[in-house]
Amino acid sequence: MNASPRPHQVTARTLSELVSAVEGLTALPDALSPHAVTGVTLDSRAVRPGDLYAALPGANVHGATFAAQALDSGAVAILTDRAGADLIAVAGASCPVLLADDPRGLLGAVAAVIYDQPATRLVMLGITGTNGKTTTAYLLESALTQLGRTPGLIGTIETRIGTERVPSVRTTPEASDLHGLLALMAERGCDCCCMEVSSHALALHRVDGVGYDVAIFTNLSQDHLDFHSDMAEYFAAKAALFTPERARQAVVCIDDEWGRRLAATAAIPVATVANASAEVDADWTIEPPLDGAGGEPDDSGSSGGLRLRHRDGAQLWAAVALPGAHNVTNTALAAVTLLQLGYPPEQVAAAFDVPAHVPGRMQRVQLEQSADGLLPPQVFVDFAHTPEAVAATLSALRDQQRGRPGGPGRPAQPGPLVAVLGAGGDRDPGKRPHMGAAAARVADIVIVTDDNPRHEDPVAIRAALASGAREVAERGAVHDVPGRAEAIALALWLASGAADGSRAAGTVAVLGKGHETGQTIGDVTAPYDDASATRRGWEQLVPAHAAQEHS
Ligand SMILES: CC(=O)N[C@H]1[C@@H](OP(=O)(O)OP(=O)(O)OC[C@H]2O[C@@H](n3ccc(=O)[nH]c3=O)[C@H](O)[C@@H]2O)O[C@H](CO)[C@@H](O)[C@@H]1O[C@H](C)C(=O)N[C@@H](C)C(=O)N[C@H](CCC(=O)O)C(=O)O
Ligand SMILES: Nc1ncnc2c1ncn2[C@@H]1O[C@H](COP(=O)(O)OP(=O)(O)OP(=O)(O)O)[C@@H](O)[C@H]1O
Ligand SMILES: N[C@H](CCC[C@H](N)C(=O)O)C(=O)O
Repeated sequence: MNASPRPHQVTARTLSELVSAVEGLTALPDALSPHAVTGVTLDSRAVRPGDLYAALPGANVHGATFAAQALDSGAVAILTDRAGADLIAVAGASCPVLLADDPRGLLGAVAAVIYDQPATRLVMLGITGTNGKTTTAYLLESALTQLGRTPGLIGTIETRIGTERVPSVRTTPEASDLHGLLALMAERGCDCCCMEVSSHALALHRVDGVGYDVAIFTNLSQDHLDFHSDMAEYFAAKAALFTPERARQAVVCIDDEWGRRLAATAAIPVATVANASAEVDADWTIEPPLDGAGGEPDDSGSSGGLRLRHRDGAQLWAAVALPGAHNVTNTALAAVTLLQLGYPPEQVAAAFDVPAHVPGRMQRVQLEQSADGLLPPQVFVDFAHTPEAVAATLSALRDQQRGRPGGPGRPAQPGPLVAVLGAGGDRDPGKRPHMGAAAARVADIVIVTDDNPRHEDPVAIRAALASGAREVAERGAVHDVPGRAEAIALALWLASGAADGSRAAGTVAVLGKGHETGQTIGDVTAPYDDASATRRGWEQLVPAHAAQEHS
């Protein structure tokens, strides 16, 4: 397992100090020994000497089951609930025990004390929403760097602490790891942190003990209804970030109804942002792109520029390096966040001149033209794994295709737009037919395939995607292809063009896995990534095509 990095300079805290600092924490008799803690974790496998081990009740097992392992690894005390204390007593383990009715609910406060309130040493930016968290975090990180700051970053792909990059296990780390990471960032000279805050994190107390300088809301649409009972509960989890206990001010996109509800009810100051097309009254309006600038990606992938207008008439122009109208919105949210932090508009605009790179989001995979005249399609790997994201990404690519015909060296009609689409197992099953339908509404050809099946039957997942796609009246072909590499190979073939002009090359969107470097089947994750599978698929297609031509 990946142990989260920790700070090196930690002041030891006695158990009495912890008990007096955190309300709701008590100590079992004789627990207030002179022992002092220098770290904290909720995973017995990550315990370091001097740690407090938080033995939490879970959906699968009680963490107190692993008390002996934690003590063997050097834990000096255990934080748990009454059931955990009983398990420890029955097992005959002897150690100081700190008790709480809901230990997960106190873990953030405890970790903040142990690591000396690290969030107060950084300007904290927290981004939540169904889609766009990662992208907005990277955009902010890049812009803050241009503004001379030293940002850390925490999110789905990785944690960045100075030059160190640690692959992520989850979007938002558990509270015990989070405070350690923030302390390490401060220790290494970071002065701010751009982080994604998932709804799981808010519901599971992962960001407790962190106060955000700005909380940012991108949008809300269907996802995670395996964890949240319905959209209202999902929204309520996100809305918890926009309270005085957690954030000083907010930047909220009000393109959707959830954003409008959030802006209307948040008890902190809110700056609202909306696209002009949403026809709502926002503090900052994203104006439609001028001819040839903004919204529609060009061949290089750039979206051109962003025009923001404040209700008082002030304007801001900024470059948008990432393709698609959704990335214009993400850039606008990042820009308004910087304005809210007090940066002058000219500096904010200039901060976006250097393009940010977000791995696995509209990532172009370059393929070579074959000697025998097979033209490669344009291929984009993207992390779209919700209906809205599938629609946003494919629409951006369709817009790009529409902009392509007739240009120098371009065919009058582009080839087909082919979507390769899977959905993860052990995740919201209700979103699958909607993802299939979203793809079929835009793409000419939909190929449903496997994502991370985890513990589910991949045949059933694909069937759910395909059923949604087939319900779309105006649609093209829908193929069901087991095996992601096989599905990509078929897509490449269907979207390839012929150099003699008899067939134009099209576009392939490989959706759902983005930056991921493995595929999880059951409990096993095997190395896999879409970009490599695409290159391999093309390399194999070219000789196969040549053999066919010459046979
Ligand atoms: C629903 C959920 O998020 N559950 C998390 C929760 O699980 P749990 O409380 O049921 O834990 P459990 O498996 O019963 O184990 C109980 C305790 O024993 C401990 N343990 C367990 C085994 C062991 O050997 N030693 C040990 O100490 C565990 O650390 C845990 O504290 O606590 C565990 C310990 O940290 C997490 O691994 C687990 O995340 C699961 C695996 C997960 O996949 N979560 C995903 C869905 C998630 O959080 N996703 C969001 C992304 C959302 C987005 O896309 O926007 C995220 O922020 O990543
Ligand atoms: N503002 C947006 N509106 C709609 N779709 C978006 C937006 N931003 C990104 N997307 C789509 O969502 C996908 C995921 O984007 P991103 O990784 O930035 O979101 P995320 O919220 O971090 O997702 P996750 O939490 O699941 O990792 C992108 O690949 C793109 O298809
Ligand atoms: N953070 C998201 C990522 C989904 C990515 C997709 N490839 C999958 O495995 O479902 C989740 O855990 O639901």
